[in-house]
This record gives sequence, C-alpha cells and structure tokens, in this order.
Amino acid sequence: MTSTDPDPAASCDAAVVVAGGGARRLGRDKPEVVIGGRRLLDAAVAAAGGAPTVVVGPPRAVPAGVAVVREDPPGGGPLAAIAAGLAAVPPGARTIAVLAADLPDVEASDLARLAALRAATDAPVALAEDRHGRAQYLLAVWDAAALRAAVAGIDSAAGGPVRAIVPPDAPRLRLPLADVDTPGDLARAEASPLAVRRLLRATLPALPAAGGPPVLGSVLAEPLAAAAPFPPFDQSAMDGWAAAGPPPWRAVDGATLAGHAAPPLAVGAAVRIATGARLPAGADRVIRDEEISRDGPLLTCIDPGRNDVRPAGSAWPAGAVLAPAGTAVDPVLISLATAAGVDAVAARGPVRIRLHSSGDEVGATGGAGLPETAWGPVAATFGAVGCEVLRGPHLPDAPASFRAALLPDGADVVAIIGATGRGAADRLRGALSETGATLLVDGVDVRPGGSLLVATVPDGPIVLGLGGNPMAAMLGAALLARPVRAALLCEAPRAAELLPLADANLDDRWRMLPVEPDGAGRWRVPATVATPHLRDAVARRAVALVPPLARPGDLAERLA
Ligand SMILES: Nc1nc2c(c(=O)[nH]1)N[C@H]1C(S)=C(S)[C@@H](COP(=O)(O)OP(=O)(O)OC[C@H]3O[C@@H](n4cnc5c(N)ncnc54)[C@H](O)[C@@H]3O)O[C@H]1N2
Ligand code: MOO
Repeated sequence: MTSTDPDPAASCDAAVVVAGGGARRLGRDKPEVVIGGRRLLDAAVAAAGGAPTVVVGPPRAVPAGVAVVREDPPGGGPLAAIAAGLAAVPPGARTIAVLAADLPDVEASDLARLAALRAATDAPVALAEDRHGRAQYLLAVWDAAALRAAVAGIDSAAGGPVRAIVPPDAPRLRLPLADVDTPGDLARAEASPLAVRRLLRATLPALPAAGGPPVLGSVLAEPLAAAAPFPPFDQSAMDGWAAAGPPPWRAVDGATLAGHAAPPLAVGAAVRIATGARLPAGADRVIRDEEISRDGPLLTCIDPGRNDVRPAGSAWPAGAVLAPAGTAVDPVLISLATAAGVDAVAARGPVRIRLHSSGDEVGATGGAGLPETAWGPVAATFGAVGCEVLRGPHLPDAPASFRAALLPDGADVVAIIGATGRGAADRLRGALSETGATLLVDGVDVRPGGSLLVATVPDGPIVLGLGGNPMAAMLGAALLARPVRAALLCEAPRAAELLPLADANLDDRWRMLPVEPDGAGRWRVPATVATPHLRDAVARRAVALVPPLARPGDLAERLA
C-alpha cells in the first residue's frame, strides 16, 4: 500500500489510476507522453490530490508513496485494472477516484467536482462526460462499497467494458477533456490553452530573489515572518474606561489617547481611554462606554466577565509566519508587513515587460496608415496582474528593428504586438531564429490565438508574440499574463475563478471572449467577436476562457 498520508486537499480517500499500454493509434505508451510539460501519468496522480494512489499497469516510475500493481492477466483491460487497483487501496477508503492516465488537462478540482456531485446525488458513482456528451467511464468518483460490489458482481474482470459496472443513470459532469488517441489529437492537446499555460509554468526560468521593501507586483520568495508582535503593547480595543483592580472605580480626570503616554493608574481608579491606546501601567481591564454604569463619582461595569483589552501579541507573536513564500505582494500584504514591523522581504519581481507595437502601417499617416490602438489595452492587461510595463519603441517592418528589440536591456519580457502571424509581415520569427531562441509556444489552439508565440532568447529576454489584431493582442495578453508572471516569480498556484455561462459556445474550439454578467448569476457570451478593433469588448466586465462546445450553465475560467 502507499505510504502517502491522505491529504486534506484530496477529494477522495483513494485513487486508482488505470495506466495500461496498448495505445495502438497513437503508437506510443500513453501514460509516458508529456503534454504541457507534464507526463500524462503524473497528471492523473496529481489530480488525486495526495490521496493514497494505486497505479495499475506495467512497472513505471511513479512519485514517492504511489503504489504500482499489475492487472490480472497483464493487458487484461480497464475492468481488470480497476479490480487489481481496488484490491490495493486502503480498506477504510469510503470514496475512490478511478481515472485513466490519458487525460492531459485533468486537475484535482475535476475530481473535487465529481466527488461533490456524487455526494449531492447520493449516487454510487459520478462520472465525467466529454464535450460531445460521451460518458468517460475512466474519470469517475465511486462510493467504495458500491465499486467493490460492482466489481465482485461480474463474472470475470478481464476483458469487459467499464460501462458494464456503471449504472446507466449515474450523474455526469461535463468537462472539457482532450482526446489523445491519434498523433493529431496529441498535437492539438499540446497547443490547448491549458497545456500551454502549464508548459510556461513548468519551463520558464524563475527570476532571482532579492531583499528590500515589499514592492507591489512582486511575489514573496521567503515566508513573511513577523518582526514584532501585534498589537505591540496591551491596548484598548474600544472607546471606554481603563480600570485597575476590582470595581467600583473612581473616575480620574483626563483621557488616554492613542499615541500618547499615560500616567500609571492606581488600584481602584479608572480613566477614559480611546480605541488603540496603550493601557496605562497598573490598568488591567477596559470597559467599553456602553457597558459602564455610573453612580456619582464611582463607576461599575454591567458585565463583569467582559474585558476589552487587546493583549500584546494576541493577533500574532514575533516570529509568526503570516504569509508563505509564493504569496503575491499586494496592498494587503504590504499593510500586513508594516503591521508586523517588517521593512524588508525576500521577493521576486515585479515582472518588467517591454511592450512594442509594430508594423509600417501602424501609426502612419496617409492612405495606407492605421492608428495604433493595441498598446494601451495590452499594457493595461499586463498591468492588471501586477506586471510593470515599459513602452518600447514602435518597430517598423525591418529585420534590424526586431533584432534590436530582442537585445537584453534589463526587461524580463519583451512583448511585441503584430508581425507574428507567419505571413508576409512576420519579422519576429526570423529575428528569433537568428538569436538562437527556443520557441516554447508557436500558436495556441484558442480563438483568437493562432499567432500567439512564446520564446526564450539565450541570455536574453522571454519573448511574447501577440497577434497584431488589437482584440487578439489584448486577449492573448490576458491568457499569458498570469502564467508568465507565476513562472517568473514562483507564485503559488491559485484556484481558477469560474464563471457560469449564460450562453453556449457553438464552436468546437476554446475561445477567449469578453463577457458580461446577465444579472441572474450567469455570464453572457457574445456570439461573435471582431478582432481588428475592440468594439466587442467595450465596458465588458471580464474576459473568459470558454471551453469548446460549452453549454449554458457550464463553467468558464476568468482570465481578466
Ligand atoms: N492567411 C492568414 N492570415 C491571417 C491569419 C491566418 O491564420 N491566416 N490570422 C489572422 C489573425 S487571427 C491575426 S491576429 C493576424 C496576426 O498577424 P500578425 O501578428 O502578423 O499581425 P500583423 O499582420 O502585424 O497585424 C494584423 C493586423 O493588425 C493591425 N495591427 C497591428 N498592430 C496594431 C496596433 N498596434 N494597433 C492597431 N492595429 C494594429 C495591422 O495593421 C493588421 O491589420 O493575422 C491575421 N491574418
Ligand atoms: O492569430 Mo489571431 O491571434 O487568432 O487573432
């Protein structure tokens, strides 16, 4: 059995990963295929979220703590694999995820949603279906007893279809799953926006960490530890009276205001005190104004059990870890660091992006000229995720101008709008190949996004090529900004913000679209979006990454 302790993040008590071979059409051992910088087997294991996991199939390298068992007979098919896996999961498991090692985009959140669906419907199993509505029997969460009974109830596990053990009315969750059956599927899966983002996170090199005052847009490279306790001294939590000893108290003239030292208080005395003020020496409690009763010069309190003193260090002691490495430095974190007496942190970033527009016609006067309309919205898109955007010179359609743009100058990223479409105006690819750049991403399978490009220049910047059409450029920036920043600054992964859609995507492709709330909890999706201008993005609240063939009610990730 596995030695992995169940992780509180895991949505199931155990997972069985079906990782047989026999991918005839692909001609490769599927679980070992790498898509988006991640082996398909590792995608399945990661989706289990740390639950005890059994991989069923031929011997393979697996992460520590994961067990590998063989189905009987070897190559006996997925039902035999489930039976073998089931025999090896901890006997106390009450819910078991069953998934195949051929799902490039599967995430722990998918299993969490399946587990929630199964629990809410009290069904023996909840399974995924693909965008065409086809059941995916090998992406399911089972009630363990139901799975054991179903497997025990069949004559011979070997050779049978998994469908044979799944009730026909089992609840299903539609997920944008990529097929990886043919070399064509593989190429498409590698270009999917999800795979491209993972690849960027896995391969772009992190910036060095440096110490200094916390800067907006950077990311903590080390945990934020309090230099001082909070509050730094015993203080009043309310406007009221500071009192010494048991009631009644004699009211003393004056008041203890925040920021001012107060004379010591004798036993039996009370003095007015303001919220946040340091407790006078001798005082041992604070009674808020609403709880004071007065009898001539004497004061008593209504509730003897209440004390509105906020003791020194009661929120946190010195040395307490207030935020882990990987946390974004935003105004809240800067406030917290100040409250904790921290004036220097170890951090990476912010990411500095030199952003260029390009093209002879852009900004030119005369009959063939077009106004420059992309730089501002693209800069704002990068800026919104905390990147620092510097204005690079406009690049005319000449090889030398592109070569010059790729030279290192302290910017971490060079982003170029236009000239990336592989057409007559594509100056970027030529300049990149002259520098010996590595093309990490050459087109993303999302609309618009066919001309998105990401490259690394040796000893130079990371290069982002954004399609020249202003809408394509802005939406491309929305797709790349967060993963590029996360990779360069080692930002901790964060759950996606998911928007329920009001409208369908009739296109069998991923789309990036400006969306707007419908006022009833869903988001309206425009049927068409023109790319040469931003008319279809005017006053739109968000940009969504809409799955292929999404239906109303399906979820789309918010990109911006
Ligand atoms: N045969 C094909 N042609 C095109 C395809 C295709 O798949 N096959 N894709 C189209 C798409 S989609 C896009 S996006 C562009 C991408 O091409 P480039 O990145 O090379 O962009 P350019 O040719 O430089 O410009 C395209 C278009 O956008 C205007 N532009 C460029 N920069 C700006 C700016 N800063 N402000 C305003 N407008 C700008 C430029 O004048 C062109 O009209 O390719 C399509 N073609
Ligand atoms: O290449 Mo375009 O970026 O699909 O609009």
